Amino acid sequence: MQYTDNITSLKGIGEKTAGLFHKLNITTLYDLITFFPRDYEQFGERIPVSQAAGQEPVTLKLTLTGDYKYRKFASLGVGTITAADESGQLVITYYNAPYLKNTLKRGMSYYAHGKVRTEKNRIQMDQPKLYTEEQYQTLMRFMQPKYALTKGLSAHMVSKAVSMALAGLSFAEYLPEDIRMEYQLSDIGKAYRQIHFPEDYESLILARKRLAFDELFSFFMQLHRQKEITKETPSAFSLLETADTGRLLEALPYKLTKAQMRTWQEIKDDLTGGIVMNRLVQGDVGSGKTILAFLSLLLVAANGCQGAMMAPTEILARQHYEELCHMTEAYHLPVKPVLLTGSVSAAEKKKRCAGIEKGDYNVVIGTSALIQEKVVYQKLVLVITDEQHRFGVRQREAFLGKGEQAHVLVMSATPIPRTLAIILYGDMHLSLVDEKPADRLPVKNCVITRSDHKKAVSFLIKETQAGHQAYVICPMVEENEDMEGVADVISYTAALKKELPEQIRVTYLHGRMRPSEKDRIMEAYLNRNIDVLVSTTVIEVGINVPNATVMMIENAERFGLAQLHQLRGRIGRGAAQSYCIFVDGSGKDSPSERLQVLNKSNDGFYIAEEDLKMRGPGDLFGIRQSGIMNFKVADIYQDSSLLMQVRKLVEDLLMDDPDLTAKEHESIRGWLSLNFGNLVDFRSI
Ligand SMILES: Nc1ncnc2c1ncn2[C@@H]1O[C@H](COP(=O)(O)OP(=O)(O)OP(=O)(O)O)[C@@H](O)[C@H]1O
Repeated sequence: MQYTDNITSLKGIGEKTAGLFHKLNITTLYDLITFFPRDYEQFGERIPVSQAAGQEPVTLKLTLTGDYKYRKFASLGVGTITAADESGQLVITYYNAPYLKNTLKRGMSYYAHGKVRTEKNRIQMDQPKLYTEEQYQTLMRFMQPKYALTKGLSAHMVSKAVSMALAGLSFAEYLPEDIRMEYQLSDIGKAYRQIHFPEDYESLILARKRLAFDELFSFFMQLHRQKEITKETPSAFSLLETADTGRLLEALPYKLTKAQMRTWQEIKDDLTGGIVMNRLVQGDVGSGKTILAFLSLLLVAANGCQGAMMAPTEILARQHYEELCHMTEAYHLPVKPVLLTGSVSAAEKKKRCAGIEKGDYNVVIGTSALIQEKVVYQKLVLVITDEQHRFGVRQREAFLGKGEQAHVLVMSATPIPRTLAIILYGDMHLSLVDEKPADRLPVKNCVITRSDHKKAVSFLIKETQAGHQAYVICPMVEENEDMEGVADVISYTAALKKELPEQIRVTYLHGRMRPSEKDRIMEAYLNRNIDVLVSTTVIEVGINVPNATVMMIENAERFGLAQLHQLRGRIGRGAAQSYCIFVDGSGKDSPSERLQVLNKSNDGFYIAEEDLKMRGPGDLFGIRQSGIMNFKVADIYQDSSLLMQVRKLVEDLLMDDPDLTAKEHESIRGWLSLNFGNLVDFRSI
């Protein structure tokens, strides 16, 4: 039997059953044995009926004391039979199972497994599974796997198929003995057997560790190979540094921070170095990444080529576009920018696309409209994605495909914990903008409960009357009966208007508004025609209004810490002191511990680490939805130290033997070729 054999080679799996397995993406025996259980069931010792009622499933040893009675109520058939042990009796119920009349007979004994409840003083057991003594003894010896099934495919069918595959395959160990010893890894065949049918908890842990190791090992091997490829790809465009970028830097009303200067130098070296750039610029909120993107676009434009920048929201794209237009005009830059977003009319879009194709524009800024098939670039040399992880995998691939080996610059304001950064951006060079402009004062924070609402509003009035602006964030757009106690933008605005003096101008903003309406409001806020903006998290990413100095976040307990930090990043962007008020709306007397993390720190990296610890990686930054965490067993939080160890091991191995040609590494090479197809394609992350 081979890993690559079709599952139909197993006895009892015909075309029809194979079709059901296909629904779970299982075609080969390898797919089958890597279809890991989602949980396990431990069958324990049996207990007496008198102690059985409760939430957990239990096992009872019962003798049937009556006959099976079957009655129909409309379309529901209900079958009951009485049973007892030495401590008491109960009634067993099955639904729509008339045929059990022939099997369940008075006097028979079974081990019954299921949940027991008490109803009107009667003890009831619904649809228990029945086993003979011998069957139950076998079950008790192993933890039983639970699989994520599909209709028509039972747990028993999957377990049986897995057992057959495990028995038929010969698992050749590919890891050299010294590595297995060093990392205390069990044998590969044993690991597969024990992950499906563990003898006990310890064996399961060991199996899991071995399989997580294998997954991470393949991942880093592939990552390393990709890094090598990226490192060596020569760029088809030779760009030269022109005087324009220096001129812009001279003309700006501020001097770049040291971190900005260092990053700009790194980008410049990449762009003019003859090799395709693949760089991630990571900087905390408000650290000044946009100007670095503009300098890069300017360099490309000054070389007669095109650059494009994709932002995750319409508002943000427009903001970047307007800022670039402003700079182009003010400093006479050789830039011809164009905006391409979903809300541009079809006729106008056609016109702009024609201009892009002809080369009338050399900088294109937009949302995902930039990568629609119709857009053809004349000479796209640089692609910049802002807040990359918000884009879907396919979108990013399409964007890259628009240019021929274009330089890639990714800007991220999300401070990503180290382990996660390695997974997400392991193949990229990293620039850290780890310094904020010198004129910034750290945001002052406080966490309050709703009982302090009046005080918070007085503060809002004081700040707005001093000429500053404020944001109030609510989790919901409009009132919802099912979400009592959760603030919504629409009712909150109405209530706030009543609380504030008339001259303070309050407006709301949310994601369900028309794009043109959202733009109009943002524009008005930017131009100081609105004092308080009540909004959902649509303003979370990138919006830059330096005059806004207060943010009040209602129901802060409902947001993740990293997201709250992003929201708070909308203030503290100018020279004035800013304040963030987190309102814990959970109704508890004192605010939650979790929010104190934000109270204590303004450091995005620290907050992201804390968030990761509290929530696990899958919930962070919507990564689960975007399909980035494709590991089946490994968990980058739980296995973070293993992850670091494996990364080091792979680096050392490849340093000594880059092509894995040494005799002792032959088996690793063979195994990797089997696995690469199943791994995360990190180029597309
Ligand atoms: N070196 C600097 N000195 C002073 N102000 C600066 C400096 N660099 C950028 N700025 C200004 O700081 C503000 C924030 O910059 P920018 O919008 O680029 O932040 P960002 O890093 O993109 O943050 P976010 O990810 O939160 O959007 C802008 O108004 C920008 O003009």
